[in-house]
Order: sequence, then C-alpha cells, then structure tokens
Amino acid sequence: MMTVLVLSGAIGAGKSSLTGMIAKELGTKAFYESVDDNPVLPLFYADPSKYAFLLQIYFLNTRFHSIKAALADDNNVLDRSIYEDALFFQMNADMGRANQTEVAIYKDLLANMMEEIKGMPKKNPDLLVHIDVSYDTMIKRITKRGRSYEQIKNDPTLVEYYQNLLNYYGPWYDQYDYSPKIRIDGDKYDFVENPEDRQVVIKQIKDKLREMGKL
Ligand SMILES: Nc1ncnc2c1ncn2[C@@H]1O[C@H](COP(=O)(O)OP(=O)(O)OP(=O)(O)O)[C@@H](O)[C@H]1O
Ligand SMILES: Nc1nc(=O)c2ncn([C@H]3C[C@H](O)[C@@H](CO)O3)c2[nH]1
Repeated sequence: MMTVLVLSGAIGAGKSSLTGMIAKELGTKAFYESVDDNPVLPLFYADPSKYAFLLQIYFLNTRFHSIKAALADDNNVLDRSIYEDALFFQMNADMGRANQTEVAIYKDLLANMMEEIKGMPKKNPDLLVHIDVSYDTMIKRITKRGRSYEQIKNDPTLVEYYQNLLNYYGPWYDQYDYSPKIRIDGDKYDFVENPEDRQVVIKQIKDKLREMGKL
C-alpha cells in the first residue's frame, strides 16, 4: 500500500531531521526541501521585499518537482507540505513584501498547480506530521544549525519575522484538513539528541498510522 507522509512546522522545528528518522524507521524514501542549493534564499534574507515573489516561485517549482517524484515511489516522506507555501507567501504579502499584482499571480499559479495535484493518483498525503515549537525552541534550533542568513544576531528584524511565522502556524494547523494529522511536541521531545525521545515520537507516528490502518 502506498503511503505518503508530509512534515510541517516552522523554520528549524526539526522537519528535515524527523523526515530522515521516519524514512529510516518505515523503510521509505525521504524528499528534502531545497535549502543549501537554493540560490534565492540568501538573496531573500538580505532583501525580502525585492525577492519574496521570486523565492516563492522557486519554492513552488521545486516543491512541485518533489511531489511528482514522490508519487513515482511507493512509500515516501516529504519534509514540508505544499500547503505551507501559501502560509509563507501570505505572511510576506501581509508584511508588505509583495505587491497586489504579485499576490494575484502567485495565488493563481498556486491554484493552478493544486488542480494538477488533484488529478494525480494520490492527491493528498496520508498523514501530516506537524512539529510544534515555541519561539525559544525555534531560535535555539536555528542557532544550532547556524545558517548565517537566518541568525537573529546578524539581523534583529528576524525576531519579528519568526514570531509572526509562529502566529500564522497555529491557525494554519488547526484549519488543515487535507488529511489526518498529528501534532508532535517539539519543545518536549529532543528527538535529535535523545534516543528515548526519538522512540516516543516514532511510536506516536506509528500508532497513528496503525489506527488509520496504514501500518
Ligand atoms: N527535537 C530536536 N531536538 C534537538 N535538536 C533538534 C530537534 N529538532 C531539530 N533539531 C536540530 O535543530 C536544527 C534544525 O533542524 P532541522 O534542519 O531538522 O529543521 P527544519 O524544520 O527542517 O528546518 P527548515 O524549515 O529551516 O528546513 C538542526 O541542527 C537539528 O539537529
Ligand atoms: N519566504 C519563504 N517562503 C517559503 O515558501 C519558504 N519555504 C521555506 N522557506 C525558508 C525558511 C527557511 O529559512 C528555509 C528552509 O525551510 O527556507 C521559505 N521562505
């Protein structure tokens, strides 16, 4: 049976890390968001108003490639959902980093792509695994990972950006209804450093899949 899992959560929540762990545990293939090879991301952090639209187009395009590739395999896990792309863009637009024409074009393109996805053999993931983190945890993880353009010590305006992002994620998760969903407490479980915590989190996900008849 083909099973598709999709991760969601704020920057540094631990999506990529947990994606790898789930893939290993379930013997599935992992698909990662383009970050270190993303030519627009550093430009965006340096000048958000200039690059918000281009970055969004870049992510949408790469996300679409991943979704198509993921569908060619039987079982897989993706480290971010396409449903979060609209969240990021809406927030940046609300912050004045995109003009009305850009907003309209982006929304139309996204809707067009969602139509394509609806026509695919598997139009929704089987399960959304959402990692919840507080602001403090988010900052700790961003600092630990150390991508220079994401550091608040280099750019204090990111404090507001990150707080804002968490404010958008709460209602986004509550309203998400494309598939069953499960919330992982990213503050409580140090699933990267602590093997016991990792087992607890993996068990939560497996129990959910079992309850759904997918395992
Ligand atoms: N639960 C955790 N406990 C301890 N460290 C963690 C945990 N989750 C993630 N980390 C660490 O935090 C950093 C960010 O994690 P990761 O890259 O998995 O986040 P992400 O959600 O994929 O981020 P992004 O959205 O920016 O791609 C990494 O250094 C990782 O090792
Ligand atoms: N503006 C914007 N829109 C997106 O759709 C989007 N998706 C991811 N990101 C940023 C967050 C991390 O820095 C980094 C890794 O997730 O990329 C985005 N930024």
